[in-house]
Amino acid sequence: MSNRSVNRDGTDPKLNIRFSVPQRINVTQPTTSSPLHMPVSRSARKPLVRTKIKLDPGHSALDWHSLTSDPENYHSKFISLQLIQGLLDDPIFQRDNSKFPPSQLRAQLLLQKIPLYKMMPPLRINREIVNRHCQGEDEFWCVINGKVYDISGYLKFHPGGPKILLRHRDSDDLITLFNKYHQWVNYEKLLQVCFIGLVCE
Ligand code: HEM
Repeated sequence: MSNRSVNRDGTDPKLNIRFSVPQRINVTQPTTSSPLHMPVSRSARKPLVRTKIKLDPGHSALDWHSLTSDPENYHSKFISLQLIQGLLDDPIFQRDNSKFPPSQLRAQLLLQKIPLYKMMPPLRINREIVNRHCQGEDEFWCVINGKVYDISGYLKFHPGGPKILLRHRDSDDLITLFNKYHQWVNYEKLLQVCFIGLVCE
């Protein structure tokens, strides 16, 4: 019996047979411009995180719609006569709205009770007045696309929750944030009863 040593695979070491070591193959991903590139399907992208906010009972979109559709609710739930009285007495407001004769304005707003969103041209609201009325949940005036709204009544109906709005209450104009989350929402229609006037400096 021969003592000849053999390689593990049974070959003769003296034959000096070399086996090539398999090389690691670098597979490069096809670039997006390559015809081999597989388009990423929509569902494979990082999903948008949508946090569902639980609104209090009676604060659905439908509830908001029925509340705002009833003209009887305008002064009791959205723009109080007290708020209008405060505006009419404000010297800054008077200066900015000097085009309207003050007595006519009083008659229209306090006696005929014309809603602010029906005023033509709209009232001019100084940013200083907006800031004064932007203290928190109970009084939340804001500017969206140059329009001043008192959204205190809407806060609890906001499907994204009141907190996110309150957190950004110091924004000069909420339009950028608004568009970031839901450009498709028709805020002019939704907030019609909250409209006060056009912002001015
Ligand atoms: C004041 C005017 C605003 C109105 C009328 C309004 C209205 C709405 C409506 C109708 C929705 C539901 C949208 C949907 O499900 O398709 C919504 C959701 C939401 N809103 Fe607003 N919004 C306003 C302002 C804002 C602002 C300024 C922010 C951010 C600072 C914001 C953040 C959100 C968020 C995070 C959601 C939840 C989105 C989701 O479900 O993924 N909203 N809002």
